[in-house]
Amino acid sequence: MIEQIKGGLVVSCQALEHEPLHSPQIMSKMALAAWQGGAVGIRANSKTDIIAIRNEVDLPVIGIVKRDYPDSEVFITATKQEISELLESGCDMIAMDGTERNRPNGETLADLVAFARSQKPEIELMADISTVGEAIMAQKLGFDCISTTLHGYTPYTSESKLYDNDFEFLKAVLLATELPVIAEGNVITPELYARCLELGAYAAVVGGAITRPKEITVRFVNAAAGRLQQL
Ligand SMILES: CC(=O)N[C@H](C=O)[C@@H](O)[C@H](O)[C@H](O)COP(=O)(O)O
Repeated sequence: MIEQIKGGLVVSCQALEHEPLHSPQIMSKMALAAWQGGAVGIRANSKTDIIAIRNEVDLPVIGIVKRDYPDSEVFITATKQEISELLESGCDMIAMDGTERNRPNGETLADLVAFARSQKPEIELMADISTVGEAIMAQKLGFDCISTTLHGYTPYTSESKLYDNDFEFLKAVLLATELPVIAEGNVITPELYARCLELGAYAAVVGGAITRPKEITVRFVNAAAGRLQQL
């Protein structure tokens, strides 16, 4: 899969239960629109959505399962249970939280990598990281690629956005690892997307700016109210 997405746009088609578009059918149509528009891959949440999307489009799918646990902040493919669901979904790559935070049930990131590989050796694995140190750790653990998904979303990076200072963080991750680095998180304009690729990102994942119309609406409303800085 990783070669199929090189230099291209991966569209994240996700709507959680509290979001207006929550529905496998709607997500599959979002994926169809993305495919028709030239996307080279889809990122999706949950076995049900992934199955619906795979029935609709002939594109590689990066799968995640978002689930909250009481004993951990980690919510993207947090345990072996979510990995098992993704293996059943038929996705081509599994993305999981690659941060240094403790996981539910005392499982470690190394345990999850070993489990996924033992179940399906050919499955590709993406580490969703938030710091350069986590990118280096992911490389040591044998991940196939790194995504900047969680930069700005861990307590220790919450002051930052991916696009800050002309993608300073992305540049640092690119320097620190030999793995393909996917730019993801707040890539909200075509210009920002093009800049990620220009800087050397292997591919970029765009979600809300394409598939979350509520977020897009808020941006327009804020712009009219002179609050353009609230991206
Ligand atoms: C932090 C987190 O939970 N990120 C999630 C990861 O799958 C998704 O909610 C994002 O939509 C995705 O990363 C794409 O990012 P953006 O929607 O900003 O283009």
